[in-house]
Amino acid sequence: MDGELFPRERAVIAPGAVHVPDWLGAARQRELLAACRAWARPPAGLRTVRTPGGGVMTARQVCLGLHWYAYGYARTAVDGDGEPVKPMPPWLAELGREAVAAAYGAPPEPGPDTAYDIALINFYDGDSRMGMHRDAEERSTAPVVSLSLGDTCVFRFGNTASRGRPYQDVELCSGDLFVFGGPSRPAYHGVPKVLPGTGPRELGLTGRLNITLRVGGLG
Ligand SMILES: O=C(O)CCC(=O)C(=O)O
Ligand SMILES: [Fe+2]
Repeated sequence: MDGELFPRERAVIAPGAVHVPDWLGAARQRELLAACRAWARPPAGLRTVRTPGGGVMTARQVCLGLHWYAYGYARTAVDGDGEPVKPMPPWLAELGREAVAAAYGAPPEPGPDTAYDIALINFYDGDSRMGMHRDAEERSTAPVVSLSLGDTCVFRFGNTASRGRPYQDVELCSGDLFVFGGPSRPAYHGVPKVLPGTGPRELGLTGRLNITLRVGGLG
């Protein structure tokens, strides 16, 4: 972000969990936002996610490649309009590989079932947040790639044993990359707070978007 007193630097938050500030330049952020707006439209567009316990997630979501629901993956928007999920574009899968290379200094191992084939896009407005959870519906152990656009949030990165402490709070700003793999892949994480009005004005987004890229390993 412009106007920082000190440049924010790449930080290893836990083994396999790396924060790369400002990974996406302004042009890339604009392109990604335009793509998210198109994906959010029906069919199989942005929806409110309900949990089996009767809860409602405050962040609304759209999926690509496979449709995530609480708690599994499907080929159609089973908890939405029932339409087929939109495909994962090859350029977004490639961005996932580039992100892993940027975070770890080496590209992911090639091989079967290593392509980023799922994207979950969460839109946070008002006081949307996300409780502590693990990304556990994938069968692959490939790192999760997280890209943020718009308002800054507090991203809470915890441990693999419980939702509680120890955890670290990291501010994710527009354009930031966060990758969690290896021993950190099963770590609990969440978004306790979004800071309204903190996104880059020229992006033209009210609220926050987060895109996670995942390898399903679901054949
Ligand atoms: O919004 C974020 O930064 C995290 C999103 C997340 O944890 C998820 O989609 O599973
Ligand atoms: Fe998650």
